[in-house]
Amino acid sequence: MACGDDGKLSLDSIRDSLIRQEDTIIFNLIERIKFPINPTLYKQQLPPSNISGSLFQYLFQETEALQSKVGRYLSPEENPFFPDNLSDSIIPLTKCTPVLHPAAESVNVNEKILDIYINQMLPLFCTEADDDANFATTAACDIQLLQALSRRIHYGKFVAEVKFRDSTDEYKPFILAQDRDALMKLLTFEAVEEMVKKRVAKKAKVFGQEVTLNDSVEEVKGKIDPLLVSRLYDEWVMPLTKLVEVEYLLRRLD
Ligand SMILES: O=C(O)C(=O)C[C@]1(C(=O)O)C=C[C@@H](O)C=C1
Repeated sequence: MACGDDGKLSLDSIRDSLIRQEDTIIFNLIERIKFPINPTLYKQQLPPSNISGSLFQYLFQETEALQSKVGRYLSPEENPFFPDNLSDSIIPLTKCTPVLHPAAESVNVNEKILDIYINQMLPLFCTEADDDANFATTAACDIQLLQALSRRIHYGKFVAEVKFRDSTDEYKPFILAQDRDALMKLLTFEAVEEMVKKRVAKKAKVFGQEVTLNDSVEEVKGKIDPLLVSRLYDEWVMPLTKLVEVEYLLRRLD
């Protein structure tokens, strides 16, 4: 959502953005799985290193701190993984009417995303579990991918806002009653979810195919398993997006 796009806010335009973000996530996944898991990256550092936490945490925190100086977290689309570690932006905040309710700032599920990423996603997608010692490059891929996943999942705030504006009378009683289950039911579109799962599997097949100049070459295994990408969306991306939507709506009338 660019600054000043409030007037263009519609479920179709938000869904178009989610579709475009699928490309970013799948390309970043393909990049990350070139490397093995590299477990050393995520282990707590032992002395003599003077880093607290893991190498990955150190790189990610420093990256966020640097990016915050040039205004990354002034954007309502961006949610930090380490909010306590940020610096003030040297770029002034652009004055535009906020699209989201101010309570949006308190919705952040990045801790969950990070936990799922390290403990469930990496073992599922990376074929090799060992170290190849490419720690800095691997972490750079992790950070890009996690930021893309986080942006997509927290886009749930915009989805929820547009649904609330379009159907305020339907949402309001459930918000007043703080009824999570009813809100979840109201914002769920199963047919849309089925389309998303099919589309991301198709994109994974197309983006992951080997491109050769020899037309007679038999089809080779792609760089990424389309079924795993569909599963990623089914088990984590869409459920977390819906969690963000519910959390945002529960606070929408504060
Ligand atoms: O498109 C929507 O209506 C959304 O809320 C987004 C989304 C998704 O994460 O892709 C989540 C919930 C719906 O059931 C369908 C799709």
